[in-house]
Amino acid sequence: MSTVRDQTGLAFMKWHGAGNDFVIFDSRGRDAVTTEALARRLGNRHRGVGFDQLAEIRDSDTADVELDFWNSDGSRAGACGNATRCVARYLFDESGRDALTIRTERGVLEARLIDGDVHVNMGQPQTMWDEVPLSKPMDTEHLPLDGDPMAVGMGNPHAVFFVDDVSAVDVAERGRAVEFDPLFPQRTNVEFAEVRARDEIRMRVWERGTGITLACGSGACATAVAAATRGLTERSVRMEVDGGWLALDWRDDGVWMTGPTAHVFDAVLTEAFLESL
Ligand SMILES: N[C@@H](CCC[C@H](N)C(=O)O)C(=O)O
Repeated sequence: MSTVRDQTGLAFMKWHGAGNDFVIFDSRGRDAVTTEALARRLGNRHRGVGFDQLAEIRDSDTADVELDFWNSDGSRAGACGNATRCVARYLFDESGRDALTIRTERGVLEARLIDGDVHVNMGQPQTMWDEVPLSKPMDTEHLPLDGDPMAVGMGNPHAVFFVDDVSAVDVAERGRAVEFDPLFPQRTNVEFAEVRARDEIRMRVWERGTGITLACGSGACATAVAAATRGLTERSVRMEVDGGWLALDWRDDGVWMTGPTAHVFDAVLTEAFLESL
């Protein structure tokens, strides 16, 4: 019997940020529990719990905590902005602190609690073709695809399309096609953005490894960066996503994001479920 799979099963939390929903394991002080098989089964909304991403909190020597992310198809994600905000909220509530650091695959991110809102610095965008990554050298500001998207890395790949009417886009059909386009050796997240004003964007998203979601934090950051780079907006914008609103501010030290977080419930995976994997 492992230290985490005891007779009471495996505890987890369910959170969401603007409708982007997460299963979160707090694995501080114990071995990590997530495997690809666990993520894939748990991510199934009929045979598991259902989530857009699974996040596992771990001890860190170089930050307050470390965070690992999985998509619902069992693949790993290098970044997840909304889960990072939810975990920061959980840790702020637990500790009473108002600043902390979180190590993710792309480095140490800073989170701050300001007037009750959680702000996370998602770092500087990656704009070189091999950072995104793309399959060969090219201009990341204008990819050779219908719709003239821009590629932006936020620790994970994004392709941002600007459209006149986002409600008219078939996000599932176009998103799936772009996710698997050979331009993206690690597949990609896909955002469709309608610029409403110099400080406001409406965005819908197709997430790599998950599909349509109600929000995507790193996708919101990538969209804000693409819009500002193309001169369509200022560097500080409000963004309406299907699940609510996010605020993005691309500063000299990185892209800061804030938005809502909600702790939905706590529960325990049964031994029978864990044994069936
Ligand atoms: N929902 C996330 C992004 C999730 C990761 C993505 N599907 C990937 O594979 O890169 C967010 O809030 O950033």
